[in-house]
Amino acid sequence: MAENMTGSVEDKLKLLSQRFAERTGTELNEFRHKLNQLNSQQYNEEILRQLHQLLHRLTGSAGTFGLHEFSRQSRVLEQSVKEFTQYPDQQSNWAAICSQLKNQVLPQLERLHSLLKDSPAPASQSMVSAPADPTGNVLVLIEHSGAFFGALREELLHYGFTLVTLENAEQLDQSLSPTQQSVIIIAHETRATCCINAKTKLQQSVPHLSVTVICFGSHEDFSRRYTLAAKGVDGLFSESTTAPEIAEYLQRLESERLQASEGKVLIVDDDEDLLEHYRLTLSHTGIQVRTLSTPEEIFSVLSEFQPDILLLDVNMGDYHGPTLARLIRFQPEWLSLPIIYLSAEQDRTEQRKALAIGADEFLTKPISDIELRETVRIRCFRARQLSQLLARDSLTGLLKHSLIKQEVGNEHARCQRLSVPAVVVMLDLDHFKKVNDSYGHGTGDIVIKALANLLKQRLRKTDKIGRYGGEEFAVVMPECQLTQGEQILEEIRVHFSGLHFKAGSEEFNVTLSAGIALLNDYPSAEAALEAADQALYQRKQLGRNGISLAQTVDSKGNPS
Ligand SMILES: Nc1nc2c(ncn2[C@@H]2O[C@H](COP(=O)(O)OP(=O)(O)OP(=O)(O)O)[C@@H](O)[C@H]2O)c(=O)[nH]1
Repeated sequence: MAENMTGSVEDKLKLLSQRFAERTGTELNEFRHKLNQLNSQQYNEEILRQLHQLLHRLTGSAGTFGLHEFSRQSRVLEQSVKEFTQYPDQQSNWAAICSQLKNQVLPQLERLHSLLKDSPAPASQSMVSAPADPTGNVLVLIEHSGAFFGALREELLHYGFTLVTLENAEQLDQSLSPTQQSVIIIAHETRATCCINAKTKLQQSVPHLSVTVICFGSHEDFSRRYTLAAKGVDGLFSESTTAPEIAEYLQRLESERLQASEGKVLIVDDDEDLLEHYRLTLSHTGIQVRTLSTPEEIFSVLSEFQPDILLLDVNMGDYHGPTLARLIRFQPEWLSLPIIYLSAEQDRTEQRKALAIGADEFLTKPISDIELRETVRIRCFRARQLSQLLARDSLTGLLKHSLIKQEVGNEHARCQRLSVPAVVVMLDLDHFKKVNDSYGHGTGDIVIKALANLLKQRLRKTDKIGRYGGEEFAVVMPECQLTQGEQILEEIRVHFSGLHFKAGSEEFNVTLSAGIALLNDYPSAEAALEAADQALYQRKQLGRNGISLAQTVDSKGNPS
């Protein structure tokens, strides 16, 4: 459906809204016809259920397509129809129900229909323009006399930040390119108000821009710090904070900002137009979206897509969202997946009941585009933070053993499915026991962290790095041939051996050895890991400080 649409996202959303109005018009017409045909002698329980379902669905979806008054009126009518469905003895009261359906509900359905026709063409809600350069980040230093400012500027330049120095925050808007994604203003606390004013002005003119204000000052006074936080200052450093500490903080801010627009969401809803609307609205802001209009495929999509969160419609024809949530929780790997219900249900008791069955939040339809975007963005961000905390090794920040093994498995499956090359690497520090014995465990930890940082810095964002054991690391490099992998690892080996470590007055170097295997050459991820490990072992035997390629084996297990 979406593939046939051309033009901008706004045009596509408008087209979806028009399609929704047309489809709804037809559905309402059909129902008016059914009500007209009702026979007061012939009990028809099904029609009440269908009518309630239709109104419930329209209440939820109309607002998303910009038909707010229609959604409100539909909700009122839905409530009346719900009361009929709860009549104590429907069958014996059927003649009375029929008469009310014809005399009260039918005219209201007609009014609803005319509302549809009279509504102006719905516009999409405040579409944020797509980021031109999602990684762009600039630091703006507002000049201040004193040694701290000058030294900070020099140090930050070493780290490779894009730096602008201004005398005054008011000049900020003239110094930025229109595609700029993020600005971090660093100023003395005496300039806080003027920086916050500049931030407000900037965000009004460039809505997608992330602006952070960080101040430095010399005091520790609680109430003064509280005042700065109340003004909107995002961070405060004392003048004794070192440049590496500030650089680390800025890098963390940047990686959190990037993470905030990197979510993955799976949406399950039986309304295909609504799904397409959600997909367009979210993917436009950088969130990866998968949609399913029926849940039968949900487990394979969950495994393959690995979403951060799941948005689940509550009423989907034959399927019930809370039952699906319970089913998903049958599998331990999805126990902590955040599930958010999407429903027009406003009854708090019903919402609580649904939440009790394995979900985390309830979003009440109609959901505005802004609410959808913000909820999904925040939820994905929190889910990622939490899973990082669980998945990452605390010393190095790399993936833990079980997680990197899982990544090797995922990549192996992808290689087999798409016939793309990928390599797996086992990497180990040489004579590391000697480092610990000679310089102490603390210094050993610094060496392990240095290698982890070097790997993070030099490998691609798409490569997965894990701490496999104490001083052993595993890396998966997708879309990579064996020779390419060997070349990259060789550069890493050379750079690592060039690092100078200090322990008291002593300086020393450490080397590493690695074994590499092409995932495609092995029937399973385990076999490829084993082959890379064997190659590493061989390298150690041959004299360390080098890279060895794994031998490939034929179907009988013989070297080929
Ligand atoms: N500092 C520190 N040492 C660790 C950590 N985990 C494991 N180690 C040490 O790593 C060393 C590994 O020693 P071995 O397995 O003998 O290997 P090696 O000395 O590197 O020798 P080769 O691998 O053969 O070159 C042991 O001394 C472990 O105590 C850690 O988290 N921090």
